[in-house]
Amino acid sequence: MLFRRIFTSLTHSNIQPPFFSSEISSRLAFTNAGVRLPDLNQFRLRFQRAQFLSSNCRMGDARRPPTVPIPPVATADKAELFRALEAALGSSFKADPLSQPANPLIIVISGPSGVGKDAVIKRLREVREGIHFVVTATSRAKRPVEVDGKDYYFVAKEEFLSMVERNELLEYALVYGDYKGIPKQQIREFMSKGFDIVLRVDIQGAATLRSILGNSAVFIFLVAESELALVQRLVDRKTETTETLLVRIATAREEVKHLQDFDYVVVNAEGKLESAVKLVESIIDAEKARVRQRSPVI
Ligand SMILES: Nc1ncnc2c1ncn2[C@@H]1O[C@H](COP(=O)(O)OP(=O)(O)OP(=O)(O)O)[C@@H](O)[C@H]1O
Repeated sequence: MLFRRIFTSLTHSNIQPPFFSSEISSRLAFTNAGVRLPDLNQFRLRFQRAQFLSSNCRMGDARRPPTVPIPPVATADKAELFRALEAALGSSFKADPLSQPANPLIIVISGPSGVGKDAVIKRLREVREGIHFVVTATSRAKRPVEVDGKDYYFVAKEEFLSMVERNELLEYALVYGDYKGIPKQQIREFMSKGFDIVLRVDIQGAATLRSILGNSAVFIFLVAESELALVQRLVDRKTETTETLLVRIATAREEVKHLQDFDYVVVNAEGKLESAVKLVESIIDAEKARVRQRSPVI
């Protein structure tokens, strides 16, 4: 196996050790099916006697290079074996990572009202490090369970419109009579620290973000397992009046039609929050392993 490797390496490299004669080279002809190996037995003895050039010397150099015989793999001292292999290959083995660190991601999580966006993101933050959830600014009144600066930045309508004027928001929209917008500064700050960014937006916001960020961000659409399950969840949440309930359900019916504009769909089924969060994590992991990384610029 070692011989096979070395022969293959040598035929790919510029190294021409003395024993590596035209006789051998001609036997190492390449075919479409791959490398055709020479009769190794025939050359084994010559190979074992062969002396390789060290990395900083070339054939024809007046100063003869130090020679390093390759010890048998089964019994060799590892350091000695590595030195010999490096000398044979003409350069030392590098410990540098073979892939670049992944870029920070912008992950846009969207879906109909009541599908569980907040619940999924809350759990994701508990189980995964290195994620910054961007706190959205809103002119909506705070619900009793919500915390200012954690769930949203609750601001007066006038203040929100001033932020728009100062171009401080990546996107904003009027949702059910209230403004919601994403502060740019938070994204810049945390991306520069290497954090992945999670944005929670409604479908309308996701469409706007897609037009701004294109494919530089990852778009995830969260759905319930059925419309019935979604209605059940909204009713159980006890935050809706009859009117807002009707609007949210009618809107949800329209929103599902926008599924095609997203990169991934995640089902957040009743009692299966953990599975939904795991799938979101898997998507993030897969995105981190992409050869062509997304490169968002805000
Ligand atoms: N997998 C699940 N199983 C059961 N209940 C869930 C699940 N996911 C979320 N819920 C519950 O459903 C309700 C709605 O969830 P949540 O508030 O997270 O939805 P949302 O998409 O953020 O809604 P909105 O857009 O209106 O703010 C909450 O009471 C939440 O605890």
